[in-house]
Amino acid sequence: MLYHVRMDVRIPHDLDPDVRDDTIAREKAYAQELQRAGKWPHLWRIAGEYANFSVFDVESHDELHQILSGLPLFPYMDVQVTPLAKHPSDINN
Ligand SMILES: O=C(O)CC1=CCC(=O)O1
Repeated sequence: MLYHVRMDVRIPHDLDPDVRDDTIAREKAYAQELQRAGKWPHLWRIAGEYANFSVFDVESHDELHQILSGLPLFPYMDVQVTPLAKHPSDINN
């Protein structure tokens, strides 16, 4: 199952810089592990924003929720999820 996810990162300005840097480093490691596992096939920066568009390829809503809620930056994100269905005009489907 494919999901389009928009993540807007809103780290509080008064967060300890060491905590911020450690959280961002852990986020990167977590994201790259999921990319290598094929669960996170697209990760794009939205130009000009501290936000990304991602596509996740997972088995269920529950798996997606488990992955998203495990993001180290999850407490500092607004997350919008859009489930994707096949388009009848897509020649790849
Ligand atoms: O910077 C972001 O958009 C948040 C994020 C998601 C995966 C990652 O490494 O950073």
